[in-house]
Amino acid sequence: MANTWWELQILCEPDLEESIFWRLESFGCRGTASETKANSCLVRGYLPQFQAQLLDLAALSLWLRQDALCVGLSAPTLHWQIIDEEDWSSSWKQHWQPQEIGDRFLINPAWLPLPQTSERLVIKLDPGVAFGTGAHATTQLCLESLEMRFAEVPPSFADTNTQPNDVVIADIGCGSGILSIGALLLGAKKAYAVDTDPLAVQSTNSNRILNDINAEKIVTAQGSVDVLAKLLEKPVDGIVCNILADVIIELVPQMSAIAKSTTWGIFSGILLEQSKAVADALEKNGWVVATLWRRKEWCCLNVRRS
Ligand SMILES: C[S@@+](CC[C@H](N)C(=O)[O-])C[C@H]1O[C@@H](n2cnc3c(N)ncnc32)[C@H](O)[C@@H]1O
Repeated sequence: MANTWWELQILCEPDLEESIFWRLESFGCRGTASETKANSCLVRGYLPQFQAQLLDLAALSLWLRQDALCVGLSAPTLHWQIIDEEDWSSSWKQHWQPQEIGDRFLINPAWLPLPQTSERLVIKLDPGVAFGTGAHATTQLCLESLEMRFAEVPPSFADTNTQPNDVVIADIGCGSGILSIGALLLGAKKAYAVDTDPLAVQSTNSNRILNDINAEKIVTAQGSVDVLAKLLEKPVDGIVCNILADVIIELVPQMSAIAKSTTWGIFSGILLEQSKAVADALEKNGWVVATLWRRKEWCCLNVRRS
């Protein structure tokens, strides 16, 4: 674990928030948060100090400027400072607030009290350095798609012997484990969650415990679909995968191999302009793209096997 961190503060026009999140994520930021400041938005990103030199930060500043100018918005300002581990966790935690997602979910930071009255399914989270606080559009699109998928369960399972509470899912690129936990709260029986980042696997395990979910209900492993395939006794009923388009395209054949004729899939982390390439790869491997959900420049494909 890093001892010192860069804290990046970007003051921007609100319409730039999503693209800045995306830039920060590709730059290697491990935690992001945003708050409204008068008519502007202040986005903070954190990354281990050893991961970036001053020159890298200068390049990031240039990219942010170019991104803004490309869409006709004024260039954001980027400030950075070095903070230590303790300050990193406390400053980031200060800015992350409970958030309702879709019609059913409430994401509650682990260090805040639970709401007294809420009809929502509460996901308690402390993502640590893993991705998946629910603040990002790509995660929200997945949670909303899961909601719809589970709301639809009776008709879509009418042609199979699978009951809603028999659903087993694969969560590829699990990050904080937010999607596995969400699926279980919606009624899934079990999730297999994998991530190439060991810190993400650790985070999924601790969030599983935080949400009082038994270890046999969320099986975690470090790695990707190849590792997950070895853990499975039979094909899964659903796949959620919120990684970037290029990675999804590469993984489609392996994901298809863990599917059966009734399996559904939720693929996110895809920029709008990349959706055709991902849809083509899916269709080539026997998937039918049923819907494309869009939020700002991101989209999420809801697909089924037949
Ligand atoms: C955008 S985050 C998604 C986290 C969480 N599932 C969510 O929806 O918020 C993508 C995650 O995929 C992981 N990842 C990247 N490439 C991967 C691969 N080839 N196989 C499995 N995980 C991968 C990253 O480490 C990261 O934790």
